[in-house]
Amino acid sequence: MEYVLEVTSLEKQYENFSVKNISFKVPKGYIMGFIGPNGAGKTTTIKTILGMLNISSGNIKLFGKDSQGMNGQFNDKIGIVMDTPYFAEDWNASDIETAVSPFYQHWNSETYASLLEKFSIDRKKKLRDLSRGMKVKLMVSVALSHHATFLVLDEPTSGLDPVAREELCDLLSEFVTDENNSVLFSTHITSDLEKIADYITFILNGEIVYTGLKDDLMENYSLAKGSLYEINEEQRKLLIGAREYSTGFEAMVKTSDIRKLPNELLTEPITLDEIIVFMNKEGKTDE
Ligand SMILES: Nc1ncnc2c1ncn2[C@@H]1O[C@H](COP(=O)(O)OP(=O)(O)OP(=O)(O)O)[C@@H](O)[C@H]1O
Repeated sequence: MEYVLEVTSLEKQYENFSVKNISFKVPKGYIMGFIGPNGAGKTTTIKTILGMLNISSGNIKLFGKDSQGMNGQFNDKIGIVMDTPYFAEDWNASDIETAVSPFYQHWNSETYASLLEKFSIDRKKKLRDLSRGMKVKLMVSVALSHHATFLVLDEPTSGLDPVAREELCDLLSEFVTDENNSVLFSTHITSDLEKIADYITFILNGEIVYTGLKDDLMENYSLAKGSLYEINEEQRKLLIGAREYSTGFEAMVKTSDIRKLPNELLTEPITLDEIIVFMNKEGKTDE
């Protein structure tokens, strides 16, 4: 398998926080969802990958090559969409094209024009007068107009309405129908990832707790509900991040542990959101 991004033992230390021993790979041709609660280290990791932050130690390979010290080499190949626009607020879509196109060897004005049309973005409207959804679509248009083969999106969907999110998800799915294209997509809206991601990397307190196929993650864990009276001390240890109520409990369990629990307990498939919540509550995985 070919990888568009390989992160190995990455560390970035701030005074009061660090990402530690971060290792994961984005396979070429697929969408990798990057998830974790607020402050887990997603943006820090993404910024180090993009060379916006220096790393303390570790190694980052982009397109099979060490990326440190190669500033600008991957500009054309990587399309970046961050949660806040990085363009001046009084620029319009045409100003943005004039400003950024010289930096890209393969800028395509026709592609840009057709994306603006597809997204109904008025070229003359200043950024400050565009809605949040329109701003995201504008950044996506820029990212897709210089023949990028790797899109990196950091929480682009927060604040977007369901229609705009659906459009963005469709666009990303369409993007990876070309097997040369890949996506790293950080978002808190995990239902979007349930629909379109092939792989998931999950970061918690600056450390990776899962990286692999989305389906494996979602099949490896289940939701269990019932009364605490129904389970013994040994079985309680199988509960991950249990929430207790006066009437019973709700917890995540390993799907392979279900057979060790009483039949009376209700077990059902789990969502990515629930996996984040229960793992965060537990503060660790038990892998
Ligand atoms: N420049 C900085 N200097 C010091 N600490 C920082 C800096 N930038 C981020 N941090 C800290 O690093 C931690 C991780 O932040 P980061 O933005 O990477 O998390 P995140 O997972 O992207 O969170 P969110 O989902 O809320 O965007 C936070 O505690 C944050 O306060």
